[in-house]
Amino acid sequence: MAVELSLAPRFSGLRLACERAPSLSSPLFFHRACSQRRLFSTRGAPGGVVAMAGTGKNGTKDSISKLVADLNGDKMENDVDVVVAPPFIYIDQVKNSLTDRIEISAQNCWVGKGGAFTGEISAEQLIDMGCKWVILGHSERRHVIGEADEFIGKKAAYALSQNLKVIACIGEKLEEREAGKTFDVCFQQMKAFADSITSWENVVIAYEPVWAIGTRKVATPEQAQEVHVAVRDWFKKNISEEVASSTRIIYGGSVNGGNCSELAKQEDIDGFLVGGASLKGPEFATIVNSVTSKKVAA
Ligand SMILES: O=C(CO)COP(=O)(O)O
Repeated sequence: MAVELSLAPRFSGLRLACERAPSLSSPLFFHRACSQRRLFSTRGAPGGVVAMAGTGKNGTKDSISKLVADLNGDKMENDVDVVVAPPFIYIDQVKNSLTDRIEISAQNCWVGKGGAFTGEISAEQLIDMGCKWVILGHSERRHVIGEADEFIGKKAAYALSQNLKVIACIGEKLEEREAGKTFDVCFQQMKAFADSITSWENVVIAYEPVWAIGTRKVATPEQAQEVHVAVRDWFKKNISEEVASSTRIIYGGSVNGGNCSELAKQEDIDGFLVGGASLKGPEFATIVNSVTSKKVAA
């Protein structure tokens, strides 16, 4: 399952592909040793992270079995963290069949301790099911479901308090980019996370311009790098130099096997959150390994 979690519900499947399926989204981070800064930095765990989310309405037990079988057979370089994010209802199936080399994420969770919140899934329950990660603030949660910045920040803080690692999503809509508000929007979303989060050690930032998600309109490497640098500068000014250099910032939005290498060459792109391409069999592994290849070549 590589999960492409497409974050949202779109498909159900895990892994890569779906037309961005629903949900597995993938972050892929790599730590690229290609630059000295990365080589010597302590950025995150070893390597990049690729996460996929997939799921929702498109997935079935059968399609997920196939994705998991593919993922189990894929050859992925060891220095890349790979995470798949199936829909809640398939987490147990994935956990019981997926190789331990790939970790499991949920696509969302409740904002606080479990209780009488019908239909919600708590961080404690995710831990109980073997999840190590949760994706929070995906654009579909923000703009389709209507979750507010502050609410998402509180979710992140609570998930971290329960020892879940958080893939914290930010990103501007097309009209916001066209109005020259990209940085304002991203910084406001960052501030909302910072207002609740006290330790960034287990946080990965996923920059996903809304206009690039599931549209096949990928941001250019320069557009993505520009925002990643700005977010790192924001960390320097508002949190610390150490958090700025150690936090992995991954890119999401129409990443595929053909564009991942150029994106990965950018200094501040530490991995990817992959939707549709994570459901296309070997393409997900190609995305993971293209990063590593680049690193080795460098
Ligand atoms: O956010 C994403 C998945 O949830 C990205 O999806 P795509 O890679 O299909 O654009």
